Amino acid sequence: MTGKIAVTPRSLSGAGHPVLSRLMERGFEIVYPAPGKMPSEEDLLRSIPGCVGWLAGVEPISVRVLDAARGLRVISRNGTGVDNIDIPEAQARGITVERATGANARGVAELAIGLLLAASRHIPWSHQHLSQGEWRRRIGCEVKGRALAVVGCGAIGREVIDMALGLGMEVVGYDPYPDARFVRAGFRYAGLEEVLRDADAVSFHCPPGEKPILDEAMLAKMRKGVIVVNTARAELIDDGAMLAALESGQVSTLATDVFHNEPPAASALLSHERVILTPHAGGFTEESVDRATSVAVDNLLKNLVCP
Ligand SMILES: NC(=O)C1=CN([C@@H]2O[C@H](COP(=O)(O)OP(=O)(O)OC[C@H]3O[C@@H](n4cnc5c(N)ncnc54)[C@H](O)[C@@H]3O)[C@@H](O)[C@H]2O)C=CC1
Ligand SMILES: O=C(O)C(=O)COP(=O)(O)O
Repeated sequence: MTGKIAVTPRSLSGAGHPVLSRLMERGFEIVYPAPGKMPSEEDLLRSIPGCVGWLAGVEPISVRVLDAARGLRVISRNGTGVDNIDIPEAQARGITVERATGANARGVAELAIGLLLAASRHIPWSHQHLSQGEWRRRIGCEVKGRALAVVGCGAIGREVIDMALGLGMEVVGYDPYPDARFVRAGFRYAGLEEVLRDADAVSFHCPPGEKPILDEAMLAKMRKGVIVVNTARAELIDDGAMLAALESGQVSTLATDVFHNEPPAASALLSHERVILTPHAGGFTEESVDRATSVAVDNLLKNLVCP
């Protein structure tokens, strides 16, 4: 089979990627619905009909788009989160959804640890003041010996656990499907409340559910001054409750890579001096993009080309 394949991830729709040539060698034509940016629903409604494959990013994929996607056989994410896709609705239309499991795990985990250290040593705050000629110091804390809660112990969570153990942290993880084969000295699984209640820092690595995990009630149960790192999804945290917790000092720093809308609108939370921001860059390393794109192309070909 040949035909058109849409490519929409922000990391690929600007300059493409050498691995996409494998699709062209098989006779597929590549189309970019929204070069260099996240496509809107209108961009998708205009470009997806007529495509047999879709190498997709984190853009919302609405039922309207699925309805219009006549002839589409497979949506292949070049990452791991599929919360932007209504999988049962896709499957009901005969569309297979694939994900690049674990392909960007190292990139995201390194950013999460970077954010944890940036928060514990106030690196962005120090840089901001010093670059404006102000010599100010805010006392930090060492992570060695501190308790890290890892919520979601899949591909990314496990990389974070290993790095945090290497830093001498005590790591406790929560996962609704704990893996008995994942055994590490200094790591144990526990229930969600216990994990969060006893943490000096928490790092999220799970898909979002129906409700935020960090809401007012949960934040109130946590240690005062906890550091929160979110490289997973914005929906895991109640923004209003988080702002109040930052104001009261219940949370010392929120470091987040993810937003409800990307790019996000200005808000009191995002401009708070104890909030550290990165632009959904967890998986945006040369290595993670290479691996994730390669797996996503494999997953397209697996579904579109007979062996
Ligand atoms: N910032 C970024 O650039 C990136 C962010 N992500 C986010 O990170 C998340 C994790 O990615 P991976 O580790 O690759 O996925 P994964 O599928 O390997 O692991 C996810 C883990 O979360 C667990 N889980 C499911 N519901 C949970 C809950 N309510 N509480 C705690 N754990 C729960 C699962 O059992 C699984 O072990 C993705 O869902 C995505 O939202 C993923 C890649 C890049
Ligand atoms: O893999 C994921 O779930 C991600 O969040 C990666 O996002 P990106 O493809 O780097 O925009």
